[in-house]
Amino acid sequence: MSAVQPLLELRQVSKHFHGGGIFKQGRRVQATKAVSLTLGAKECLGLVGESGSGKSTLGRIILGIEKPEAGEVLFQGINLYGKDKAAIRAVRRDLQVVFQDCFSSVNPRMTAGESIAEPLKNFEGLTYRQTLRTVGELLELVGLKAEDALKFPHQFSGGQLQRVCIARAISLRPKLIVLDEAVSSLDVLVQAQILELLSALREELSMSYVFISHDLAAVARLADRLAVMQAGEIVERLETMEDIHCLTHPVSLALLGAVLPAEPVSRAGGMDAGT
Ligand SMILES: Nc1ncnc2c1ncn2[C@@H]1O[C@H](COP(=O)(O)OP(=O)(O)OP(=O)(O)O)[C@@H](O)[C@H]1O
Repeated sequence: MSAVQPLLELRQVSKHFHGGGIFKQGRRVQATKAVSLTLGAKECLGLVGESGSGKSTLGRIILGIEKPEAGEVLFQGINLYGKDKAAIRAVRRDLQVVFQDCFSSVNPRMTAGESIAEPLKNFEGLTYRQTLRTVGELLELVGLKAEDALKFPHQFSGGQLQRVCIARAISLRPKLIVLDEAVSSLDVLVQAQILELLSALREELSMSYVFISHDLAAVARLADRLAVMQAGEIVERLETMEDIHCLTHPVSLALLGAVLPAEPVSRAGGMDAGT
């Protein structure tokens, strides 16, 4: 019997940039260097590392929007940078993203309902009435009210607007969401609530996450597995977050040092929609 195909597989993915600015002219930055990883269905991989270690570049590569110069990215067995454009378009809807800055992720002139309806319009071809009902259901799923569809971004708090962005990301019932520092700009309490929401949604919708963060404590609340990056490379991995105290690489220890020794990271946390 053949082995189960992973949802996502990166094979030896490399990407470099040429630095800009008058002092950096021509400087080559290796943003990711021969990165290989796999992610199964319903798994959450935490991707941590210092600033500039290549996390977001890897996230964009996974999303199919930053072509690597070497290596392959297979999503549901389809090479996201291959020649089969029809197959790539077919799997694209299963691949979504939530960014850190929810205010710049949405059009300030569009209501929450219009923002959430965009992917539905592009991929689903629903009637106006069906779209309205689906948007209301999605808002309720993320802990908001159906009537919030009529509000504009400036009428939400940061936590509420991040819920709107999550509603948009799950609107097509994707198989994988890249969460790029998705809770980093929120205060600690709201962060815990959004992490709890993401955890519940993952269960309910059977999704996988790549959770990019510099905050190991946040990652430990959501992730099943961990990859630690430094200078474009994965320098340490954990197959289970239970082993978080077994990390040995200096970068991992520095990130762990920001969490400990106060107390071990707990997965507990309340879920409250009033953010
Ligand atoms: N478009 C670009 N042009 C030039 N250099 C880039 C570009 N994007 C990223 N880099 C460089 O690649 C390296 C990795 O950047 P990346 O944003 O992936 O790191 P990161 O770990 O996500 O950092 P942060 O946590 O600060 O967002 C950095 O040195 C960055 O300056």
